[in-house]
Amino acid sequence: MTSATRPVERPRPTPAILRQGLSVIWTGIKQQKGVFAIAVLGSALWALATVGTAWAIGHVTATQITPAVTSGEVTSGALWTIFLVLVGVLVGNVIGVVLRRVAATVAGFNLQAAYRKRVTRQYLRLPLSWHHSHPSGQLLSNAHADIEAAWQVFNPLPMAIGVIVMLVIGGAQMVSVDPFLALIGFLVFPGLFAANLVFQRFMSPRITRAQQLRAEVAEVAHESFEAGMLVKAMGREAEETQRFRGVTHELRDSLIDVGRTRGVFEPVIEAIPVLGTLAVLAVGTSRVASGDLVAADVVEVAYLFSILAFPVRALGWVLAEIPRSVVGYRRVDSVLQAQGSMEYGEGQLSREGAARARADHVSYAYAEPTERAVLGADILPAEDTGALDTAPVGPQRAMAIREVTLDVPAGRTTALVGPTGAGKSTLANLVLRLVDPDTGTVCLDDIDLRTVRKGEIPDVGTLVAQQTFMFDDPVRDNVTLGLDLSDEVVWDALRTARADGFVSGMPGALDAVIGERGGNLSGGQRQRIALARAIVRRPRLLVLDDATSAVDPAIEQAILGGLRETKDGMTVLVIAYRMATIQLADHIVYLEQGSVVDQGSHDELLARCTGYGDLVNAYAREAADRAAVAADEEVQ
Ligand SMILES: Nc1ncnc2c1ncn2[C@@H]1O[C@H](COP(=O)(O)OP(=O)(O)OP(=O)(O)O)[C@@H](O)[C@H]1O
Repeated sequence: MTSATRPVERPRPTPAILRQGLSVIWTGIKQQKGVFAIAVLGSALWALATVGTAWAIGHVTATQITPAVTSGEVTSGALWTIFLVLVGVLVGNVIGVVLRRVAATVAGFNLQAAYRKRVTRQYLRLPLSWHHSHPSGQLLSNAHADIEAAWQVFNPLPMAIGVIVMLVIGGAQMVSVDPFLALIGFLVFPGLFAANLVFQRFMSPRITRAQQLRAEVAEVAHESFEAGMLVKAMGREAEETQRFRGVTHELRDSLIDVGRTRGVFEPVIEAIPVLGTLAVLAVGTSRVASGDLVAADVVEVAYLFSILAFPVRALGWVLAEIPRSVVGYRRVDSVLQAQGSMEYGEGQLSREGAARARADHVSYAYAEPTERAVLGADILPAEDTGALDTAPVGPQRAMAIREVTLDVPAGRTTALVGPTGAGKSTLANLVLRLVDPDTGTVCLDDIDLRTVRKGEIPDVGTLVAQQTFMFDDPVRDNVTLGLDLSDEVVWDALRTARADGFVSGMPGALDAVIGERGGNLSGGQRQRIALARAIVRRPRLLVLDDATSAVDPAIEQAILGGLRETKDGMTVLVIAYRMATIQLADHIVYLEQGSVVDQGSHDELLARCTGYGDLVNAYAREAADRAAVAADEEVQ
């Protein structure tokens, strides 16, 4: 059971991380200048309106309310003044909040979308060899959680900037009202900020843990659904339920821990400004009594305390987000900076007739999964890195193909035969330039594949693998994959793949939706649709990597026979595991441990190659056993 979704780690804030975090933020700001400027403008307006509210309350208290209380009369003019002043600051506040929130959200999501596009484009650009060393769970995490983590900081950022404006103006306002009351503010607000930092320090690992467990619950659930058949067939329901229960309970405990920590800290944090307000009232009352201040001054400062208390926490949110943002950004950036794109030339391949493929002294080794070493681990405290995936980085590379020289003649069927792990699939990938050889050359029509233009090879050669992907779309779309082809052409391909019979029997025929991953079809039917998908492109070279394993042998024979007769001519390179398939081939290449041991016709190899003889005899015995079992079942 894998750990596909790795959560984003959250190291502790240090000056170095803070510096890197500010650099990430600056990178984001540069890319969203306009929107971010609107967010900051909105935030500044909100800040001004918020501290303006305190001023307005102080002002109307001094000029309208106190005289009204003293005289015992309220004029309509006074009421209108109070109303207009308060509505004025309120409208400013609302406009500021709307601008700040909307623009901050737009900037954050714009960045996420832009980076998702860049990462996805990069995934498509990077060669298969890069993908071999990067597990799909990591790619998913890069494209989703890491990008989200990198730019989440843009949510509280504009507010935090507004808070700075607010604190400066609020501080000046307090000093102008009364330095003694201001002194209380200068003690309370840094205290509030520090308490918030401590709170974030306690909360961060707990929230990270909860995030991680959420991902694990989702992953276990996903695996259980995916492996539903296996779980039932193996009678593992109880163990699977237990596994799910275990991780669910862990998540529950972790969330309770988050709630408990929040429950302890929040009342304390909320009490700090209340205590500050009490201190303001206590000091203020004595100063009003001594005649140094009027009541309106005390009301103004007390109100300032109440309105500044909550926004000050935004600074803490930004600081708390920064480490996560740094780690997320580094991981995303490592994908964007990844080297290893394929070089292309200007060469063109003919679109006519069957293609000839050649490999000349080709060797290929798979890269070790080096990239699994944690990206961003260098910025994590030593004790935090233990929990992360730190697969060793090894210089050894597993040789899959060694010095292979091979000729796949045009218009013929060539079979690649060999025991498991002999390198057949790797060789097939090399022939279609899904990977580049480390040494040697691979040619189509005597043109080195490295020198041809991008997009040429898929137009000429097509691979059909054993595991095929089907979209939850109609048959037609699964065959054309977006090409503008007539139904007649689609039916032709289905006929060659011997899929026309069952497709015409489906409700809607070409319009029949085949379900998620082709769930409405049998394995053999899925393989035949995949074959039709390849055939409809009229490839000059068709590579079948165990592509008919789930197809009945008689139908397989008919398909391969049909392919030989295609009118435009087609070269077929087939990785064969069945005696019948092997016998259909004009030429057979026998591989062992990445090397070509022998090649020739079936009879020639049978006569002189012991390994080949043993293998095909084993295939023949297996076929005979299967036929005997089938015959038995028929008799019963
Ligand atoms: N993505 C990969 N990363 C690392 N090593 C790999 C990878 N794919 C294949 N290999 C290794 O390369 C060697 C050749 O594998 P390949 O899949 O080409 O063999 P094969 O002959 O097609 O095997 P099979 O008949 O079982 O499909 C094997 O030793 C295999 O373990």
